[in-house]
Amino acid sequence: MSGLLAVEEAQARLLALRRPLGSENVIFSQSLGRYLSQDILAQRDQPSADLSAMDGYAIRGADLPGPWAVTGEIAAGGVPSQRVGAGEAMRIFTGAMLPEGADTIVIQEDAIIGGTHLRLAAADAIRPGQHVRSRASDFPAGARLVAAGTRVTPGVIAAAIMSGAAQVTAGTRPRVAILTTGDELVQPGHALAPGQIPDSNGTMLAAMLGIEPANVSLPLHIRDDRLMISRVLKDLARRHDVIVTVGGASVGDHDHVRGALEDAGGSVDFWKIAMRPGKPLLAGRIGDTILLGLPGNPSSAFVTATLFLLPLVRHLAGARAPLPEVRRAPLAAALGPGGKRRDYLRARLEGGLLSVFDGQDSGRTLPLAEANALAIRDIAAPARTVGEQADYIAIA
Ligand SMILES: Nc1nc2c(c(=O)[nH]1)N[C@H]1C(S)=C(S)[C@@H](COP(=O)(O)OP(=O)(O)OC[C@H]3O[C@@H](n4cnc5c(N)ncnc54)[C@H](O)[C@@H]3O)O[C@H]1N2
Ligand code: MOO
Repeated sequence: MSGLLAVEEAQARLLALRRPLGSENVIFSQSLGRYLSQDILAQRDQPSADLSAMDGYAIRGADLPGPWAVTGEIAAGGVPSQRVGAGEAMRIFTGAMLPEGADTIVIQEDAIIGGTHLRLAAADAIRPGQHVRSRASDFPAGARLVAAGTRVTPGVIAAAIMSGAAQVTAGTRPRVAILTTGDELVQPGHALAPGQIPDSNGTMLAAMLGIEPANVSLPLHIRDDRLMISRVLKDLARRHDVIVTVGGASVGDHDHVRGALEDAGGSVDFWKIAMRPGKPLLAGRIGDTILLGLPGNPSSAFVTATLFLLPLVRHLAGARAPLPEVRRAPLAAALGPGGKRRDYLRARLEGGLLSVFDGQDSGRTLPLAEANALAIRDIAAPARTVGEQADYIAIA
């Protein structure tokens, strides 16, 4: 279909509209899900000395198979006050520093103790050097542990703390406004008159953004009134980095987002993408604020938010790889050929097989509750049989 932008090109153009916002120092407890704006460099060796990995006895490997005289004890947090000489052993606990001279741990299950006399239950069970965590074996001082642009996970927090850091430097959280449009929409949970439907998209989008590093304002709703929409856009643009509108993006007489954007002094960068659902997606700017106009159909809003809104927010927040990762899995059933737009099909990945749902009407919401994947079918892709591989994106 002519005049429709390819998904990749639209994504590239959207992300090029604005550079990442900036960075700030963030305490660890506030850092989850944010993007590092500086590499995490190790400020110390970890561990900073050779440590025991087990509870038992520290010995010299050269003395195997024993026996030994136990001369003292060392626990985690202590510093050994004496060395281990020939024929000597020291009682030791997990995480404790190895005494000088020792290089091997005999775990207590392999030891037979009589007073201070230690011998092995089975001599062939011990390997010289065993159960020692050597200095810097986790990481050495100066090592680059995690690269800038990486998302902070609980594991990244653990490594950053162990590196000696007191906080991280992370990208600034974009301020995002959500604006739903449509005369038929009613606040969630409120009574519906004939012709009305609940506004599910606003809260759905807020939930999708809720696990991203963004400051999301409470969703606003506005009627299909071009003047009102343009006033609200102008106002929101003063206080937000991103405005996401839902609905009113198509060609109907009541679809006002494009016109309202222009009335508000903004400009359209692109409109209409070669994807299904999501064709009427619109992107533009009002000053530095990016406006992303999502189609109103719930599945269209969900798919375009997954492919455009979340990547935009991650990009502004400093992500190195903001786009969703495309994976592959075998199909659980045959899949027909692709059409003129690339399909993002609601699907479920279970037991390693990808099942594409039968009902793909973009007006439906139930498939969104059931899907954990979007199967990707390219423009004019040939039909595929059961077991053939298909691309997909995992969704939260
Ligand atoms: N003549 C044409 N008609 C349509 C075209 C086209 O190319 N030519 N494109 C179709 C496609 S594709 C889509 S997608 C929709 C998108 O239209 P809009 O973005 O203008 O969305 P609306 O018309 O406002 O709403 C569509 C549908 O979704 C419901 N909706 C809207 N907002 C919400 C919300 N916040 N929560 C839940 N549901 C919502 C709305 O009631 C409509 O049923 O246009 C096609 N038409
Ligand atoms: O592109 Mo629309 O989003 O098919 O339903």
